[in-house]
Amino acid sequence: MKESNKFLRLLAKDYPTIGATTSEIINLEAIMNLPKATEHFVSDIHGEYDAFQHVLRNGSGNIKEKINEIFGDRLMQKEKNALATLIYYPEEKIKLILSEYETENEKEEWFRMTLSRLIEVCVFVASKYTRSKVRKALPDEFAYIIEELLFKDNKYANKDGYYNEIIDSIISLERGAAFVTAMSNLIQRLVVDQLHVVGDIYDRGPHPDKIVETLMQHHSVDIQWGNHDILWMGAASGSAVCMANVIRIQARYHHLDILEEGYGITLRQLWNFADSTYSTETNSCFYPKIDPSEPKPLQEEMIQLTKIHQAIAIIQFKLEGPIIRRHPEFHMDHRLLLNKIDYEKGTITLQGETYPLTNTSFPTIDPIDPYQLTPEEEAIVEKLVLAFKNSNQLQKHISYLINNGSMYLTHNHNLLVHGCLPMNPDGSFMEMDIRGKMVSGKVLLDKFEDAVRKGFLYQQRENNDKYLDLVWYLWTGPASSLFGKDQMTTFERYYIEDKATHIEKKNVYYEKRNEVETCEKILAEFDLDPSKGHIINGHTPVKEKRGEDPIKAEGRLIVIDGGFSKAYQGTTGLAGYTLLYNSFGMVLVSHQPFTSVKEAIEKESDIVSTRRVVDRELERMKVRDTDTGKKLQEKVADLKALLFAYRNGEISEKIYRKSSTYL
Ligand SMILES: O=P(O)(O)OC[C@H]1O[C@](O)(COP(=O)(O)O)[C@@H](O)[C@@H]1O
Ligand SMILES: [Mn+2]
Repeated sequence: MKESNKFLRLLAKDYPTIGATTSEIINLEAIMNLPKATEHFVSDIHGEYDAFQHVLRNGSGNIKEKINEIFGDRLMQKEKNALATLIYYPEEKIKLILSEYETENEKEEWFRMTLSRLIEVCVFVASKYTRSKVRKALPDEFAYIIEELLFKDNKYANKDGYYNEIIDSIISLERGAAFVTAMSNLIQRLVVDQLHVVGDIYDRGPHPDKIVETLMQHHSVDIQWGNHDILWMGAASGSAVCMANVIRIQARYHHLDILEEGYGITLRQLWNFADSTYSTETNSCFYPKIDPSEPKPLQEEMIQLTKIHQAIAIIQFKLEGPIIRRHPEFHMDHRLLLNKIDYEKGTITLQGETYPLTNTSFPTIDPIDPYQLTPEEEAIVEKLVLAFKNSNQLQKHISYLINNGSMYLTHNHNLLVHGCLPMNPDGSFMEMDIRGKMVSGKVLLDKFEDAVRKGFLYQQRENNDKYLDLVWYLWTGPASSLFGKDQMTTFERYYIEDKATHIEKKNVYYEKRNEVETCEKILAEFDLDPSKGHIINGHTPVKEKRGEDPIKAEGRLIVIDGGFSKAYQGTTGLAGYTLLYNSFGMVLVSHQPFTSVKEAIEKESDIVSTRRVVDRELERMKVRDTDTGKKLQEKVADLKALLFAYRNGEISEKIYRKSSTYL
């Protein structure tokens, strides 16, 4: 049998008749003619769960925009704000509103009015999708009712009465609040079809674990790993050096509770060791960074935090040594610093220059062999590595990142990558030796991804280091697409006052990405159409305050790291960018700092500030023009081939007639 016939016969199982085949073709053609669904891009969330939730709930201002479009002058701005807040935070807002009414009548009236407004919004946002897609999104309890309400037609004269009756019975059965909540969640769900997280969910902020939980509940997410995510992925895979970095950053930002409470990893031994090993004098460089809006820790707690921070930083520096030494191809010898310290004088010599150290207490370092862990440090590291590997919750979250994430993503003509494509000054892609082979560009990123996946998958194997070393490299190495700087000057930032030593020089990519030519070259490297595609980056906070533009190379590249991270809002002057890509084009949204959920609900304040059009489509984009459209077109071509085979008798239809004999 011919190969193509074999394939068509298989397809014929699903479409056994000419009728079934043609109706599927018509169905697919109809889907391809729908407007392209909305994509939502966010990045560098850095544990800021509340701000992230808000942006997610309001669809980066998309819900407000729909409300404005639908109600125009029919509602006052105040009413529109109230409706928007209700959709973002239905449960909390309903309680607040109902507490203001005194009689049951007033409450019922509010439910009736609100439900009719919600239905209007829902009908509008659902109109972009097929019925079957909307049906799949419906909450079980109210699926039938919502479907009736959404797809009401005016065929029957008494339909209005019928709908009012549905609404009345929902209210009289005291399911009003549940129904308003379900409708609000459905609107949130329909307003954004696909969420892209362009990296750095973890570190600095208080609740990365809750962000991952939220993403896990989301209907459709992809993640492009960031350097901070990679650190946690390495730690969960059993990399001691990644783990030491993770703990150090949690100590630095006073969020060790994420490990101890969120992930059930006990740090008791490390606390005890730090307490008995390090003194409290001249330790200011290890003071934790405390978010000023959080309560300040007590003096005693500050001392403990400072000591554990120092203890784990030293362990990290020690663990880096052997990896750098066993990988000359990493070209990271300049990061071997512990052997450049004069432990008697308390100085360090870097590139011929000698600097005093701000802290000269190194009780665990043997100057002859400074990278050697003490037996106590070694025992602690070993136990902690096991604790990370055995934390169910952490393994669950990291598996999710592995399964739903990648080093980069090409989607609907765009390339999404957290950091950069490492380049040489002449514009060629930087090469790196991966197990004896020089690779660059897309192939390099594919190799990196392979190492991350294998490192996680083979965490029980003995010699997993060959993968895990590369995972650590992704955090801090010069040719890492997630980092893209010549060095990470962590040691210098703690120990040397002279700021010149803190400089981390960015890869030339970060200049070249301003040029159209570079962006087109990169898009072509990833088999994308350079005339249509965009590159979306996170990672480098855009200092809009200082006049930096997040839209580069005439709109070919957009950087969306505006600083969800509170620690960086001082530099960016903003609280983050998000990007929306709908059938009309791309819109960049900048957000003002988010204060609190309470304020958002009570004052109905939104953090969206400005929306800038990056690209406007000349013609409204349809599903046909997307990656899904491409697949659907292929399927239509196959179905047409099947139809042809039915018609010319190559394959016969399977028509099941009902038996005419009575038993
Ligand atoms: O702000 P901190 O905690 O001092 O961290 C600074 C370090 O973070 C990095 O910027 C990496 O983190 P980002 O990916 O968020 O930029 C390093 O380059 C730098 O050394
Ligand atoms: Mn980053």
